[in-house]
Amino acid sequence: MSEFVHVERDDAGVATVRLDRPKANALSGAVLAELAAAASDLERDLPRAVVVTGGDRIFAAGADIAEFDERPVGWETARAFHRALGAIAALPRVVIAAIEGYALGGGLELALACDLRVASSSAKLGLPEISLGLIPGGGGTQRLPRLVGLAVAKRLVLTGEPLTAAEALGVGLVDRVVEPGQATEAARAWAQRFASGPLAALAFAKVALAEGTQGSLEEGLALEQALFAQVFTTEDARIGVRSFLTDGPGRANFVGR
Ligand SMILES: CCCCCCCCCCCCC[C@H](O)CC(=O)SCCNC(=O)CCNC(=O)[C@H](O)C(C)(C)COP(=O)(O)OP(=O)(O)OC[C@H]1O[C@@H](n2cnc3c(N)ncnc32)[C@H](O)[C@@H]1OP(=O)(O)O
Repeated sequence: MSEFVHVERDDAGVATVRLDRPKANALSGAVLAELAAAASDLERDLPRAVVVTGGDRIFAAGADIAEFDERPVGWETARAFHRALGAIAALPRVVIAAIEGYALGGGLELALACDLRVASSSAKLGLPEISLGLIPGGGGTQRLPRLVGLAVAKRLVLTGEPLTAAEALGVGLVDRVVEPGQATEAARAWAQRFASGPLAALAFAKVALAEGTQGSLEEGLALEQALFAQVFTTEDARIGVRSFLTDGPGRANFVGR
């Protein structure tokens, strides 16, 4: 029974993972363990899309600093955090973070492990670890520069200063900005569109984008070619092509087959 991480599934096949640990959704060892269990549950019983959300005022304030005080973070704990976030990032489904309020440190690193981010206009996103005499330890120095570029990532990591939602939108850290209190609803609505989409093609696209950009251009193009050939063999491709030829663009029904 999870105390801090709750997973709800709706009729459209969207699973919502909600962090709920007073007072700041600080990511304690217990939260990490429940986050990892939730990721395993999603891997075992794949939804059609995923939303990750936090509190109304704080999405997640990062790792639990009080736990840091109790004992320095060991290599194994840091690896556990990486494994949990890596499992979320590797899900063959679109994962959308819904951010209200602060997404700081490990909280932003959790949002960076998602594919897309919806933030309320009052949200603040940053990596303040440097102010603690630390550096980001949950992938922030790796996923952030790959998303927004080295210059912006350097500024966030070295200054520890957060971006507003509007600034985050401007640099590509956030994909949509909505009114305060609307982030989860907007993320769910967006997720439902992906849930009714071509799940195989979406999964192949995630692999091409994540793995194809790790090596040389030639290696990435070779991976894309292999995945392009594979996606052609899927039922989704047959439905999508047939639908265009008979009904025109954007009419394919990938769910009700
Ligand atoms: C998944 C992790 C598992 C954990 C196990 C070990 C770690 C895993 C291995 C490596 C992972 C590294 C992850 C990451 O790279 C490292 C970090 O995240 S370091 C933490 C970075 N975050 C911060 O520095 C933010 C700190 N908080 C704030 O700046 C502010 O609280 C706020 C979020 C801007 C909100 O401000 P306010 O609205 O004014 O609210 P308060 O400040 O009064 O906070 C309310 C209440 O919550 C407590 N609190 C807030 N943040 C944390 C926190 N990160 N850890 C612990 N407690 C926190 C705060 O003390 C208040 O408590 P109260 O005083 O009311 O008792």
